[in-house]
Amino acid sequence: MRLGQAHGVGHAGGGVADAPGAGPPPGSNADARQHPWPDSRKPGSGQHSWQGAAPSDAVDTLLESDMAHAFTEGSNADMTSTDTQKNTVYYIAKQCSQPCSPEEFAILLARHFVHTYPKVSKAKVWVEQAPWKRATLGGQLHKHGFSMSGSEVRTCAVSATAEGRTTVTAGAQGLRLLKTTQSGYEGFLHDRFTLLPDTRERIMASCVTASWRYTAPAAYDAAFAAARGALLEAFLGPPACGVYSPSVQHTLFQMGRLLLERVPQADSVFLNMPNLHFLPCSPVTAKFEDDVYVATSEPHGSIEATVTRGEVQPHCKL
Ligand SMILES: O=c1[nH]c(=O)c2[nH]c(=O)[nH]c2[nH]1
Repeated sequence: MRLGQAHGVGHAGGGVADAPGAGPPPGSNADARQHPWPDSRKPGSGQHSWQGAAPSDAVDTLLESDMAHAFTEGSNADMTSTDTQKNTVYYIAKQCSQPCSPEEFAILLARHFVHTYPKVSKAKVWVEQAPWKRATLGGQLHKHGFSMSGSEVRTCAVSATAEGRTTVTAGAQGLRLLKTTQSGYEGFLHDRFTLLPDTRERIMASCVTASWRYTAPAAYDAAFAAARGALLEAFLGPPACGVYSPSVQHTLFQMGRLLLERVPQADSVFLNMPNLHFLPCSPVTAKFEDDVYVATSEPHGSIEATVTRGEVQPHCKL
């Protein structure tokens, strides 16, 4: 049952040394997707660099609980209110003496809810980290100044159950990628509804939404960097020569495959890739020579798929 959703902002750092629920969950070895919390991976152990970290995150929480009576009887007994949920986000943030990844923050928060409230059987937490970067002035990193450009958001979704099962997915939204050549689309079915000509030369552009599931705890910041790097590398190809893409579909598969190769703790990668169009443009007195394109907001297709390791079940949104 979906009880409610609270929004909170800002874990200005992260890393909780002694937050309630920070200890290892009971029975945490029973399933490969559970996340035991070995002592060496406790946040606050000083292994995270604060450089480049984000000064504000958006947090959503959702509790599944034994609260049917609230809906059917109008009784709010034992209900963890959304106000409490919101304040708990701030409380956990306040505990953070050291920076930590969004995933670690979300794990602490989700486990806090299921450990604290007996009626709550599952807690889900989503974190969106805006692309704040520490400002550089005169080649020097600013001590406490940040700037933000672009719209790419780092995301994570964590669910924790009262039985001690934790699921972690991470991802990115609004990852804008474009290459000016080495892309084509040909050999597809043509019938009377088809206007698109075959081409071996076009711009390929997308605004990628990606999410991948972890099967084991990871160094989440490093894993995120590796995952993001893999997505870029497979989309763009080597810097000097690129790689030819016969379709968004094929590129998507290469991106998912490389991510699984580079992030051994991930077993399932969901990718949504709108095929953003740039149309060839012939100026009045000159012919088109793969040079001038017009960015359009025309309707476009969106390709999506989940690439998994072996026969594992693809993940879906938590
Ligand atoms: O790479 C592409 N995949 C498609 O499915 C598609 N459909 C379309 O009109 N253009 C493209 N391009």
